[in-house]
Amino acid sequence: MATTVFTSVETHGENQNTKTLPINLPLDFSSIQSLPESHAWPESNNDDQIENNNDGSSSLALPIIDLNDPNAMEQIGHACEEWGAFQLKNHGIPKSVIEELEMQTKRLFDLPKEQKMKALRTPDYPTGYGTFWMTPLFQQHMWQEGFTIFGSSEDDAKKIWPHDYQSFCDATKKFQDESKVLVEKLIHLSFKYLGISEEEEENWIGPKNHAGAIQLNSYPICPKPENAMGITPHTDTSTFTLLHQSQISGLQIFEDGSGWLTVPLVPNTVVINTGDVLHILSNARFKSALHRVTVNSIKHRYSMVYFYKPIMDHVISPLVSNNAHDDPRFRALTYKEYADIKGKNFNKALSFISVKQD
Ligand SMILES: O=C(O)CCC(=O)C(=O)O
Ligand SMILES: [Fe+2]
Repeated sequence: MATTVFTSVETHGENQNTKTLPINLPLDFSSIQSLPESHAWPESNNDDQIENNNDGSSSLALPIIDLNDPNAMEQIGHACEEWGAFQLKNHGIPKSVIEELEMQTKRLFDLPKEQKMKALRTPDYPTGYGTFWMTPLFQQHMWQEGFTIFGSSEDDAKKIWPHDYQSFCDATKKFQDESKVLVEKLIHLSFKYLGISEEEEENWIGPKNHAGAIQLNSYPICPKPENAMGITPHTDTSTFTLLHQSQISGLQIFEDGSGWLTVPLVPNTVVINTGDVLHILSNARFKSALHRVTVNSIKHRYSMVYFYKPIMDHVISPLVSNNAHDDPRFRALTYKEYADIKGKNFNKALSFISVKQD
């Protein structure tokens, strides 16, 4: 279903007619000098921010967990319960793999718009270049452009670089392979923490049960960041999400009762967050982290994200009950059904599948 948003846009671009900006089409950010109306959000991004101390530290901070720590399992479990997120060091993904993907991500987004458009995502063709998947649910556009990969990136990369696509494909494949190994370790530790048997764990890992996707994001320098939105608040639909942010921070996680916490750039760590699937499997014991992205007027920001999620016909339902009186809080459904509910109802999706507690 191709939707077109008609907005009156103030632009200083020479060739850009953003009056009819299709919903899947990012702006040509290189030609924009002021924030177009189509990208101006009424609410300020400065609401409920957790302020840093004078030395830049914050009284609240996302846990930094060392995967080699003998207590890593408990720390991961606690972080998933309290935040639905943590930063992980000694994660095992070689630095060179992250650096190579970072280089290829910049190479991609720094191309002229016409070239990126050759791999434009459409409703019938869900991989390649385009806006954030939830853009159709909002009046305004986000200050973001993305590139989505399911499995191999070869078909899309060939459209952009007919003769020079291999290095991009190698970088996305290596990141995908390494991320998968790490996330499967995290599933093992978090299932053990939740008391889920190894037999059951077998149903949630491996190529027969799980699929991976990569999302590359670019947030160009913004002329009026306080009125723009990198990515609007959301939870991920995944089991676990792994993220590397490059150049400058911008990811924020919501802590109930406190507000939005900026996730700092900590060298040699990756950000891990739990998604809706693990929230459901854990019977709401693990949070699905509500997060958003702010933009800035100083540096172009990039992020590289890996989503680990069940295959479409996998049935998801709570695997644990937190105590003898705690009935399942969600009904059983296939991952495809849930993804469809999420696509239509966005942040209310979990409440659509909630089972009323007495
Ligand atoms: O860019 C980021 O830091 C977050 C991106 C994100 O939330 C997503 O791709 O789902
Ligand atoms: Fe996300």
